[in-house]
Amino acid sequence: MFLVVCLAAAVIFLLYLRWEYSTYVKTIDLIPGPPKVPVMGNALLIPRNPHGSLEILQEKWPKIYGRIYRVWVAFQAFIDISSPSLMEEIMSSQKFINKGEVYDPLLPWLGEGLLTAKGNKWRKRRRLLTPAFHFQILDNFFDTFNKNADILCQQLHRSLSKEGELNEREIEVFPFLKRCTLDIICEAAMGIQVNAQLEDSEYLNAVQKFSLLLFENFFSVWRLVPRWIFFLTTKGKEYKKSLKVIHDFTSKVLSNSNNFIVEHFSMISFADRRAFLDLMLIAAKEGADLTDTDIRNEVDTFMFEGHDTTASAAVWFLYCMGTHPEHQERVREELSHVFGDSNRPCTLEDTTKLKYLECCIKESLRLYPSVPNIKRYISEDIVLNGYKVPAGSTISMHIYSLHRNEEVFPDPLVFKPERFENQQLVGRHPFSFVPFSAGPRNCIGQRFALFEEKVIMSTLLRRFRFTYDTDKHGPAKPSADLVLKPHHGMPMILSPLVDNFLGSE
Ligand code: HEM
Repeated sequence: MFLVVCLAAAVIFLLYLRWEYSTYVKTIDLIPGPPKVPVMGNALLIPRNPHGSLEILQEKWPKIYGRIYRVWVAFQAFIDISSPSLMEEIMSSQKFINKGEVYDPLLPWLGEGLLTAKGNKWRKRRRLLTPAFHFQILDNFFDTFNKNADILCQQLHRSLSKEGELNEREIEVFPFLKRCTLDIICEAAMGIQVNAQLEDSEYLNAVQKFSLLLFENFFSVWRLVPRWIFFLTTKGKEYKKSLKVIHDFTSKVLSNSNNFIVEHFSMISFADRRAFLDLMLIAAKEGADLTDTDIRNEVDTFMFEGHDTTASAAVWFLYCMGTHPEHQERVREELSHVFGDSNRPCTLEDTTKLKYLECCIKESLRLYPSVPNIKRYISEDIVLNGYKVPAGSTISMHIYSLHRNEEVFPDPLVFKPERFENQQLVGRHPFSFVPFSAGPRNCIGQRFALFEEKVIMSTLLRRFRFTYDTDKHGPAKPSADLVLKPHHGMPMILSPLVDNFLGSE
């Protein structure tokens, strides 16, 4: 027995040496990067918490090793990049559109929806869904944006009122924003009201827990251990429980939508608004190659991508406003110019006039991009900055680090919305600001998200002043699991500016 164990150990060791001295590993190790240890590579240097890992991967290491460096997470090689020209090379490529096995941990949740789909499956699905996000169609979603922004104001107002009196008060705003953006995506994209703002939503807590577990697993030893062993642990059980809550919620959304589409199918004309789920269900009925599982995967994908990212953008925008009262007042002046002192809904036409608000939204997305990192699988050898990147490796694009690159944005840590005024854009590399990614695999919901942010923020800032107490809480720390979140929440002091919170006039 002892001999068998020794023999097995010797074989494993020889295989390991063969791998370690392979051309693949040697080629990657020509790229600068932190010193590695056998088997775990650099994984042990990366903190398990999503704030610490962001600091090391996107702040510290780019400073030490440059805008292209390599990281080994066990046997997996990542080439981390954060300069505009390197981003352009990968993002605009038609060849490197797949995300590879690093996105596999998302599969039990999102299946092969648009975010994770590969090759031709992705191309076909993207073609099918693109019309749902057409500029003219987005106009129809403004009612939903406004209605939910009003409910958000009413909910915040309720939290400020005590015994009939309205007072300024510190509130943890992030959960309010998440509930609002979840209601918006479910209603606008799926045609379903889930009333997350009015009733407690287990789904949101489950998404939060699940995202964190995915992140923790990514850099941990669990990558090397069979999944069934992980499922025996407490964390593994939490993983399964959260996933069930998420999928049960999707099932509820889907069963409501199916009833809707069965009842109303004959009434939907081509001139009508097409929520994205309508498009899929109709395409399925008309014989497109779409199974029930495909539809479920897209619902999961859009529910996640459509609420967590926009809530993150909203919370960081409010943080920037709350720490820069002078910019907040300038936005309010612009709002007063467009709306007077009315609480009326914000229209598509209004959004085109809210130029300073847009600059502030973009500047907050620069400093706090909702999706701080994305990845692409390298299917054939390429050369980046003179380094050969062999097929089989993964490019890790650090959007957060790119946006804080002082060669592109002088005083990168300072909130300066003027950076996005037209005259300042001249000469700036088009891939230096990419919160929605860019190229063929960019964010399909980009315009939807920007309109949504403008409506929510123009409604909130007309009714409340937001202040973040830095002396009390210190600067908010960003933390990156799947999206960029405030590490310790976002407590903000809200001061009511109007008496009428009952809705738009
Ligand atoms: C501020 C809000 C948002 C930001 C910053 C954002 C950012 C991004 C980024 C960076 C990607 C590329 C991901 C990757 O390559 O791995 C992406 C993809 C995607 N986003 Fe967004 N997103 C936002 C809002 C939305 C909304 C509202 C929706 C849905 C209505 C949405 C749906 C999607 C989908 C389906 C993909 C996958 C697209 C594909 O692979 O073809 N996103 N988003």
